[in-house]
Amino acid sequence: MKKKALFLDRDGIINVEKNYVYKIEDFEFMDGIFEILRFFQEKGYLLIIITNQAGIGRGYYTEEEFHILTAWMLKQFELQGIYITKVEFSPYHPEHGLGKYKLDSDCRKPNPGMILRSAKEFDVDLTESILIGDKDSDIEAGLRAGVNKNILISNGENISINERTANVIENNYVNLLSFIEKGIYEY
Ligand SMILES: O=P(O)(O)OC[C@@H](O)[C@H]1O[C@H](OP(=O)(O)O)[C@@H](O)[C@@H](O)[C@@H]1O
Ligand SMILES: [Mg+2]
Ligand SMILES: [Zn+2]
Repeated sequence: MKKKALFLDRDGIINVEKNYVYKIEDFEFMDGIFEILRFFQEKGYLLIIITNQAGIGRGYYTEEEFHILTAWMLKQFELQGIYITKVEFSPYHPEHGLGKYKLDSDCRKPNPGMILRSAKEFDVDLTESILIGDKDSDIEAGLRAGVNKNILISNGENISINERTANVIENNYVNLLSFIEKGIYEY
């Protein structure tokens, strides 16, 4: 039986966005993110992180440094009883990438490659899945991949891409959790 997944952006959703975070000491979990992930995990959603990491391609940090931070992040989640099925990342940038990283990759959001690849690997039903992102490029990737519900955690700007677009939620996870608990998203 196909599974449902919660696709999660990293910078700005899992952790506070501070422009190309790659050091453990700079990684600050967003308020409420553990509760949100536990809620969806208990509802049977696979948790899959999809993150643009052009800081690698730009030469700001290495893939090794990204993997070291990712291993630490996953350990913190495990300590909270949260199991992340996969972390998909795209190190490329079409203009600013250096050497092999200068590439217009289908896996860099807003392209849907990371979503489609992980959905295939884990037999995910995208029509039963959800995406949470902090930029319209995240939402666009979800829409292009056919993710059913794409939620934008915004800092209050009203960004709408089209009628199926994200529900713009104030940049406050408690709101999202309360929306969910009130059944607005009837998950
Ligand atoms: O998990 P995310 O939000 O996909 O990661 C975003 C960061 O990699 C990085 O993204 C953008 O950089 P590029 O335009 O891709 O070079 C910027 O928004 C940076 O501020 C983010 O840290
Ligand atoms: Mg982000
Ligand atoms: Zn993003």
